Amino acid sequence: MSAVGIVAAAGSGSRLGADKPKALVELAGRPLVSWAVDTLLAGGVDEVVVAVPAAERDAFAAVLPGSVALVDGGATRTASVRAALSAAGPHADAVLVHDAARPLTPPDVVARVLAALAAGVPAVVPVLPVVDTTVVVDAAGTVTEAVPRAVLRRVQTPQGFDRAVLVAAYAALDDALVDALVDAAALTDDAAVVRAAGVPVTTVAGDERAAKVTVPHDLHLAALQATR
Ligand SMILES: Nc1ccn([C@@H]2O[C@H](COP(=O)(O)OP(=O)(O)OP(=O)(O)O)[C@@H](O)[C@H]2O)c(=O)n1
Ligand SMILES: C[C@](O)(CO)[C@H](O)COP(=O)(O)O
Repeated sequence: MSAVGIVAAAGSGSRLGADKPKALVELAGRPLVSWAVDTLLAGGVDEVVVAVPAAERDAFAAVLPGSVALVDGGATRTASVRAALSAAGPHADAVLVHDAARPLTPPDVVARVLAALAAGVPAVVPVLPVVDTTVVVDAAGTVTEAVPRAVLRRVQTPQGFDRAVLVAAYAALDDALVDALVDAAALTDDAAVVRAAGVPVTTVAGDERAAKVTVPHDLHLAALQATR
């Protein structure tokens, strides 16, 4: 089975607040995007396409190997992945979509996602259990109910898909958005895109080390892990 990796790296990182796009922020001497690309390749992906902020293409090209293809990302993560998917070669059997913002994802997670796809599932995501009590609040912040956490999972990346399934789901998404059938804001990941097309999404074990770098504290924690 051949697999192409897509790295979503076109975000600004407003919550991190760095002086450059988040994917170019360094962790132990290397930009986050470089860690993400290396993880995909080490886990068994054959080639990688990275969605980057259009204005920063040269800066990304300077830190990534020439074998990595770059495309201009969009205004949302979904738009960035859609752009990269269009640029990904049509020969691959599978597509893995990964966040540049998850630099320390162990290659084992990539391998687990690939193994599930090789076994025949159309879509698979790495997940972790929810360990805190989890509640719903109203507009005033008052707790209205507690959610049974045993059935909840935190979803990570890379998320894996049969290539034809993901391409068809993104095409259907375009149609649904034109017809206003889908709330684009609810599509926080690629699994949501295929689920909107009626595709079942299975799960494999994620890893705490695959945590997303979102706020400055996350980067401090990642720096401690990276140098251990
Ligand atoms: N238009 C966008 C927005 C996000 N992403 C990517 O999606 C991943 C997850 O998004 P997030 O962590 O929210 O990154 P940002 O959007 O950059 O962060 P923020 O919301 O704080 O600005 C990141 O690797 C980010 O680069 C992307 O490719 N294109
Ligand atoms: C794709 C993702 O990382 C899965 O957990 C997450 O949905 C990204 O959310 P963000 O708000 O774009 O950081």
